[in-house]
Amino acid sequence: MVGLQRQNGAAVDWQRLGYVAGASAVVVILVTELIVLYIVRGKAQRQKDLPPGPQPWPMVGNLPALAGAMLHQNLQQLAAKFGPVMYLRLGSVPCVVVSTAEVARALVGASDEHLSSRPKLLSFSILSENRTMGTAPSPGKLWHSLRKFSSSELLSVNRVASYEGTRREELSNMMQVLLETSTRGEAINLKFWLFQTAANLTTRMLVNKRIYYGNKANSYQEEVEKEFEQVLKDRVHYQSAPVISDYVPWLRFFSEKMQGWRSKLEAHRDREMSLFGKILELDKRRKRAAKGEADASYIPDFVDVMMEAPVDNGKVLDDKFIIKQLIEFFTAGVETSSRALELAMAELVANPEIMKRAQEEVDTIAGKDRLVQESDIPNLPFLTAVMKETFRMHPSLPLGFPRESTAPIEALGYKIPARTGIIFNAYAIHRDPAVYENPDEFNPNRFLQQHRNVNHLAAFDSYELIPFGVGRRMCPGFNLGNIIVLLMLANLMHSYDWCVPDGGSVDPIDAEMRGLVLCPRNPLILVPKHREGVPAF
Ligand code: HEM
Repeated sequence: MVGLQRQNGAAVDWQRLGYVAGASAVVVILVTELIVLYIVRGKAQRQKDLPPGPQPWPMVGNLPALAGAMLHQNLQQLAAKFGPVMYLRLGSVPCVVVSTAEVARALVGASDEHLSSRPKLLSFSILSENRTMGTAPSPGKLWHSLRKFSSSELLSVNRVASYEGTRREELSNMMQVLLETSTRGEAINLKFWLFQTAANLTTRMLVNKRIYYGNKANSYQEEVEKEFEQVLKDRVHYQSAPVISDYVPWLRFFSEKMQGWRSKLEAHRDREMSLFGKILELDKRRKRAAKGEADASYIPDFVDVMMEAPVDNGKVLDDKFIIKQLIEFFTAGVETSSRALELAMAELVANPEIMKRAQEEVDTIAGKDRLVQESDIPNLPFLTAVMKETFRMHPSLPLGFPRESTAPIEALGYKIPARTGIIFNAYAIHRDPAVYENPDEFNPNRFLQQHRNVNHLAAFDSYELIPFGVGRRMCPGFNLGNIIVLLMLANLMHSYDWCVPDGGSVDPIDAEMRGLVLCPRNPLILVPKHREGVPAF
């Protein structure tokens, strides 16, 4: 064997050692050269009409400043130094970070159509073909028709209202599961119950199926339950995978092959396609539709309608794409709403006087002999303010969903080039001291007084509260998401008192980004105590 000798009984691979020494020398020379470049040429390279920002390092740009789970806070701190419109370089990709409502309003007002594209990330192309509603680069024909179709068939105010009975049934079902825990006097990891309930509310609407059956699940259902949870958790991770070649394209071979991102993403795609293939049962639906009148008792659901809709340039969508679009809806709806609820509950437990006031309001409106219904929500201004305050302090997607400009934009005295990443830092926007007094304090009252007109459901209006994003790419599921969180929160308040086991306390401020989603760092473990006289389901 070439270059292999024995020394004191140990094998020495001289050829390998030679490679290592050579590679180390190259790295040292490269790093030295880069530091020199950084010092000598750094500021000189900067275009004058770009927004201000920290000096980028060669090759990696400002990526090192953004590493870690507190990315939203790192960007907020950088913005405090460089201003509300800040220019960064992520590898070789230029990026503008927006950190105040005023700047967001000016940019969207000046150029919404040029800010409404998504970048072509490796994860988007493998998991979603860069074609689903959330990942389509520019709002083209398919995007428009998918958005129109899902709004009219699923997400419009009227459609969402038409599923009220389904949500009531599903919520009551999951409240029974909660009662079993509370009767045993046990503490509960609230995250799981919230995730499972949000999942059932969503899947019942989309595919007329529940995923979680509590103690009644058979072994097949248990398997689906576990897989559903894991697949959605992994989807959040993989969708925002830190693939270095998305930012430094010439490192494609290294990140896709050597780090294995391509094969990891493909493996995840195959896993989620297999699970959702089983859940959606498109072939079975097709056979049922072919039988026509014979199965008159069957009521078509959203997926049946989607399979027949000519949304792809006059043609129906292919099966694989339908599954991918549905996976996007499930992830977008379930992860965001359950995490927002977890943080709302954490804030309420940490602020017992606010919890008490919310309970009093709910008692006054719903009485003590029925569950809270959706028709009660307009009469629950304090609870609505609690939810707005949670969205303000803990937006589920603190940095929104990736955006990219499609044309040069001139605004606020700067020139932002085409193909620049745009980050709306909702976390920083929501904690701007120039807008919100004591922004780090949980104070729902602000949305009943000074900020009572702020409407977080408006795409082109209330930029000071943007949990659902802004402009034409704003979340299309905002009605549904808003109803789900308010309905669940109202009933959790109404039917239970909540406390931390063993007299402990909750620190809701302790939240970090996992993928793009904001999550409490520690699981929220609470003891539910059923409130006397109030129905539990
Ligand atoms: C509390 C619940 C929810 C929150 C906080 C939330 C938040 C968001 C945010 C911040 C965006 C990015 C918008 C932008 O780029 O400006 C988004 C996009 C999206 N959301 Fe939601 N969402 C929620 C519920 C839902 C639901 C229930 C669905 C559907 C079932 C949904 C489907 C989508 C889709 C498809 C997109 C991509 C839209 C596009 O690119 O055109 N979301 N959501």
